[in-house]
Amino acid sequence: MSASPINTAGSATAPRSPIVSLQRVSKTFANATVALKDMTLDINSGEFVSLLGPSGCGKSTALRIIAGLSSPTAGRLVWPDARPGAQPGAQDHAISFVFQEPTLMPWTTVFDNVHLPLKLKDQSADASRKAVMEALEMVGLERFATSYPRELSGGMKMRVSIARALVTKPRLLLMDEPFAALDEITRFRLNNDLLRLWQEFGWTVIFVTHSVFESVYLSNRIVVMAARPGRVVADLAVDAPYPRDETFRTSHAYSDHCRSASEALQAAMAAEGDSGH
Ligand SMILES: Nc1ncnc2c1ncn2[C@@H]1O[C@H](COP(=O)(O)OP(=O)(O)OP(=O)(O)O)[C@@H](O)[C@H]1O
Repeated sequence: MSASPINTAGSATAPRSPIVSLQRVSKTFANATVALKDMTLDINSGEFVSLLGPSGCGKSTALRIIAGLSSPTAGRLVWPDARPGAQPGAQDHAISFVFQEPTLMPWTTVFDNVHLPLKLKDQSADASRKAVMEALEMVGLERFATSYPRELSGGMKMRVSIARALVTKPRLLLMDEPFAALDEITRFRLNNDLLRLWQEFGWTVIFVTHSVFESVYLSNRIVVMAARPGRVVADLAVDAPYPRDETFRTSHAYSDHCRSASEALQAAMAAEGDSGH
């Protein structure tokens, strides 16, 4: 499927310039698996981009490379706004990562879990109290600061994980299938909360998902990837305006976008292995 121009009308903040550019990024693991081959992609400031693709197409690998958790074996990442001489990586670019599992510390409170990234920067609980409580308020959990993870539902644990990502006030939020393990009602609620926060705070979000429906609901841009080797095969605009709500979920525009994204995904699966290694 051919790429269509990206129309970001209706996004929380109009994209200005790339926050990060992947330039012919490849990743070959030691066992010779080509997880990514020549991935070229600009992520623009303020966008909500979904990486959509079948299992094994390199979505998590791409996210980990952007996060600085893994290095490309070829190609490069360019951060146009980085301070001259700054080390590329999470610190400089104010990146936060949300994983599929909430990965909370079970032995301590919600407050302490959210405080962790600030504690790692040597900020005491007292000095961080305002920031932690603000992050908990963002996700509607301010009344649960003294609760323990075992007292929370799966959706609430994921909210804590999101609060922990937000407490450092990131510019770029990387989310690797954050809602995949949740039931559909909880997932829809968290989808709405995430969109509300994105509109309010204007971060850039890169969101990995297997779900056509979730990618269309959330994103103003869907990057479709194929596997063996992992690569970008389509770049689709979802030009429906925000705020999006249940009316959008049941609209013709939504089903039209879902059909286009499904077709692109089918084409991606059919193309697997076409371009070899
Ligand atoms: N550390 C590693 N060593 C070797 N191969 C790896 C490693 N990590 C990932 N791979 C392989 O690289 C390819 C891409 O993996 P990746 O996890 O990025 O895909 P994905 O699209 O995120 O998949 P999923 O949707 O199943 O999470 C897969 O074939 C995977 O098995």
